Amino acid sequence: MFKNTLNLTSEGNKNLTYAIIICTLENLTLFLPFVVLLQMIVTLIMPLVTQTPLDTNHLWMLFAFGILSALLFFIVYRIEYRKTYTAAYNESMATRVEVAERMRKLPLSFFNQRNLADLTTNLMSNCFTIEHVMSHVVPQMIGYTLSSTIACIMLAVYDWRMALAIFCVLPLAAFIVFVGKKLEEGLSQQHIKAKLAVSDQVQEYLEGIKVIKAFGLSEQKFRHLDSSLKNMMKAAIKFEFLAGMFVTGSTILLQTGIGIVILVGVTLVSNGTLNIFAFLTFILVSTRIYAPIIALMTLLPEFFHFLQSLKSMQKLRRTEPMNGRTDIDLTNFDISLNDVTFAYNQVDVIKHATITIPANKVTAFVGPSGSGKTTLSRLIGRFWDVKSGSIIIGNQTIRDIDPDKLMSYMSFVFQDVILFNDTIFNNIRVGNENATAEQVYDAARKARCDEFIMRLPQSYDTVLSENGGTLSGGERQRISIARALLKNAPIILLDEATASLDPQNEVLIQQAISELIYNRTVIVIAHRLRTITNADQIIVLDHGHIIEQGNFKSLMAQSGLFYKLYTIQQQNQGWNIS
Ligand SMILES: Nc1ncnc2c1ncn2[C@@H]1O[C@H](COP(=O)(O)OP(=O)(O)OP(=O)(O)O)[C@@H](O)[C@H]1O
Repeated sequence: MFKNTLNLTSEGNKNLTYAIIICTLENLTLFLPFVVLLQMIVTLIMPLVTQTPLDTNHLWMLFAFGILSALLFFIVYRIEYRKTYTAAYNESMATRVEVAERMRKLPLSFFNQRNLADLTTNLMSNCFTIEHVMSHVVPQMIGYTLSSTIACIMLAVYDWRMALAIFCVLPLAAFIVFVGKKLEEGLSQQHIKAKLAVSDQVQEYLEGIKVIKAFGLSEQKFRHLDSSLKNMMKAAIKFEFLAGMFVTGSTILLQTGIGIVILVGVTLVSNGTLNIFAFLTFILVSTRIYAPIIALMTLLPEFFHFLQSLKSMQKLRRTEPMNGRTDIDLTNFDISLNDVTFAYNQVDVIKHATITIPANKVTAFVGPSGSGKTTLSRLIGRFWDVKSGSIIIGNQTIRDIDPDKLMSYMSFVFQDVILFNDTIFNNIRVGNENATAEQVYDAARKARCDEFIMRLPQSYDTVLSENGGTLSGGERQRISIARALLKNAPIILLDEATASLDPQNEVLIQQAISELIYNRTVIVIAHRLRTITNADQIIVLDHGHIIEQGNFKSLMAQSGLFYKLYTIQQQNQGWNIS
């Protein structure tokens, strides 16, 4: 029933339905003590009116029934508690896993359009809202509605005039809440946006803390954060105030219902069409019957807010993941790009690129900063799909291959090496989760990591701080090469470090790379052109166009852009501050 509306799993839908039934039962059992109390009053008063002896047996039976109903309430309450919480936590866990899994399959273009704070909010905060609403709001809301409706029908059967007196204020109270909903929607959106802005600022502040300190921006950045926090506070207060106003208004209105019941009751008793016990019953019931309705009204704004969070989750769910076949096995690793054009946010950055990258050879991408080298290499890894043209490996267009499957044929050695808060051993094993310890040590030795790892306090068992903050740039890159060695993929994409490394580190990295690229299809994004003089093929890019290609000798002979870039780098080599 709720599967599509609330975007639930089948299990979540089943659990929620069960939780609602139990919640309704729990609310109905709450009426039992009133029935018992009323019966007791009647049993005690009747002998005085009719001058008959007190029926003590009946009184004891009612007493026992009272205890039984309290016990029943306790049991139902416990089941409801367990069911709703199990349903909520299981569901939010399933949602988190589903969202994370979906994000993994999304094209990187999606992450270009959405910032990290937005995604974190979806994964954590919105899932938390779902968890909370599923456990504290939805079952109770529906349970209250059902139990109140059942009570209303029973009362109407008993005496429709008195039932009408109890419920006549209800439509007006509901109207007030629904008018509030319209106004709250806008404020709820504002509140969500303000929360996102704060997450964004906090993230930026923490990630950029080094730069912020280095450039003395602490005060300025803190002011931004402070103002986002104030905005969030204002948005929250506005939303709560408005929601509170409407809920309080409708609650006050509902409470006037008791007055109407007394007024109508007194009139009916005095004209002899209602007996005094029925009148007493309605007064007692009316003190109880408004409680779930008021609780329902109080929960409604939270539910409306939840619907906004749900919308944001649905946006994420509607984004098409990257698909492809998993049964394609590549055996030939010649790569060809045929008239490839690619755009970030509608701006073409690769324009009609046609090249062949032969298997087991080294191909270098060179060109000025921003010419499209990184983008072109990542298109080969299907980080994004091309706008037009095609990329073919062997004889398969990569658009047909499942991204994970495609990735299993490739190793990327990026400049920005991501290290996890785990041991060095496990950080290297990221390359191949099934590698044996010996294979990990061997890859580390070949990648020239062994020597610096042995100097660490617990060698391979040393736990790296968040993102390996204590390791140098050269050491990080060598770990990344060790990962790639362990993965043993036939295609290697290598993004050469732009930052200058000290000569010793540079030699070590060159040695490690030589181990890695032997007998592979290699694409290297080269920044220091002297490192690729031996490449089998050099592709020169400029503003997204491929403008030259050949080997080092032929390109130098052309005296074009490559010649110019190489000469400038040679001239500027060895600069120092004296
Ligand atoms: N995620 C992105 N969203 C939008 N534009 C991007 C994105 N990444 C890169 N660009 C733009 O695409 C163009 C090509 O960038 P790319 O990083 O591929 O160049 P590059 O040659 O590798 O540069 P560099 O040598 O400085 O690393 C640039 O104009 C860049 O600003």
